[in-house]
Amino acid sequence: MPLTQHCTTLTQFLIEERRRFPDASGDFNSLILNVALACKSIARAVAFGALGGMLGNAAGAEGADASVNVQGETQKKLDIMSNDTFLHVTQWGGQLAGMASEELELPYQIPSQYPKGKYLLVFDPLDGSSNIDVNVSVGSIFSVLRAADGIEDVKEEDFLQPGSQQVAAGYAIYGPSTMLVLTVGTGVNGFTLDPNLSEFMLTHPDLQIPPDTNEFAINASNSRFWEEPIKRYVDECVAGKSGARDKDFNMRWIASMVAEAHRILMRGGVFMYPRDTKDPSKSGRLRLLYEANPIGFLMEQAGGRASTGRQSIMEVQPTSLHQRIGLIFGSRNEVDRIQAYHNAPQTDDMPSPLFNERSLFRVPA
Ligand SMILES: O=P(O)(O)OC[C@H]1O[C@](O)(COP(=O)(O)O)[C@@H](O)[C@@H]1O
Ligand SMILES: [Mg+2]
Ligand SMILES: [Mg+2]
Repeated sequence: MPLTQHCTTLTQFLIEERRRFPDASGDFNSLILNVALACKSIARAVAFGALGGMLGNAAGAEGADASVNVQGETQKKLDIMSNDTFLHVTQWGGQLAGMASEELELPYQIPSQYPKGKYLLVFDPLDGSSNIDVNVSVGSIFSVLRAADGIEDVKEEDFLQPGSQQVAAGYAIYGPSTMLVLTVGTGVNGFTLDPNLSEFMLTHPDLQIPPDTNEFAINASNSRFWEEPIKRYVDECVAGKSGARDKDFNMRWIASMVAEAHRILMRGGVFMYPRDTKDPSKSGRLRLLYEANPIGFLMEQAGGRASTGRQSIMEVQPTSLHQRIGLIFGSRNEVDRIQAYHNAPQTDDMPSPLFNERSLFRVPA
């Protein structure tokens, strides 16, 4: 797109937003531009695919086949490279008091040669990374929090703020095109990377999620572990026109949450990775601070909703850095319905057509 036509770059967008706050220092804008630079760099590495020599698992310590992170998950080479990119591109600028990442067990301290700032950056450097080797869209998710005044070394407690206190949140998606989707608390705006200029251009201003949908996304292989309200909701979607909902639904599952969130921001839908009984030691699959909260903030700012099933994600008081949580988000009326099912009185004999003899997910005798 020639720049003779009217177009807004991410830099221009941030500067115009900042004019609303005449006393602002500019630190926030510098931070977001550094995050955007990190995302551009990761986008290039992802785009080179096998040619870049970055596919596959990261080598483990001596004797181990693959490197494993604090969550016990195998790290891809690109997980580690993306994490290092976020750290190195953002740590020097004097805007941050510290960082936390999916790939780091402990909070990251800003090296002593750099000035410290008033924000905390929390991120999932590469979401959906199990999909990298099969060339499916992946992305980076980030959340910006305020640091308490005068922090020296950051501690876990500094990051344990409810999602409602986020200053900004967003993600970059590395798909057929690279996009950065951002909220600073005044709606949601989408920017597409112009590969010629290497600039993010505002292409999707003021994104709004339709309140109703006929698309749902869930990993149905976990259906035997679901709680009753989720079984009921999915049963009703699968029953379609012949059931209580009186309309047909379509199901999607990319297994890359950032890609599902993007689809929902573009055209509506509902995503569920609910708490289930698969592993009683885990209270969900996805992580609160760097997956659920930033996506929740984006959803709510676009007129959608994000819930644990029982309460709004943004209200949850975090208890640990890598805390997992049940996550349901998307079109407002569907999320409200799922939350109402959770909060309705439960009975043991609730019908569950999903597990009936003639059901789609029939359990063999
Ligand atoms: O393996 P499953 O059950 O399909 O889970 C997929 C989910 O795991 C994730 O890949 C977790 O994120 P990471 O890749 O950052 O660990 C989500 O993006 C996705 O929704
Ligand atoms: Mg993730
Ligand atoms: Mg990740």
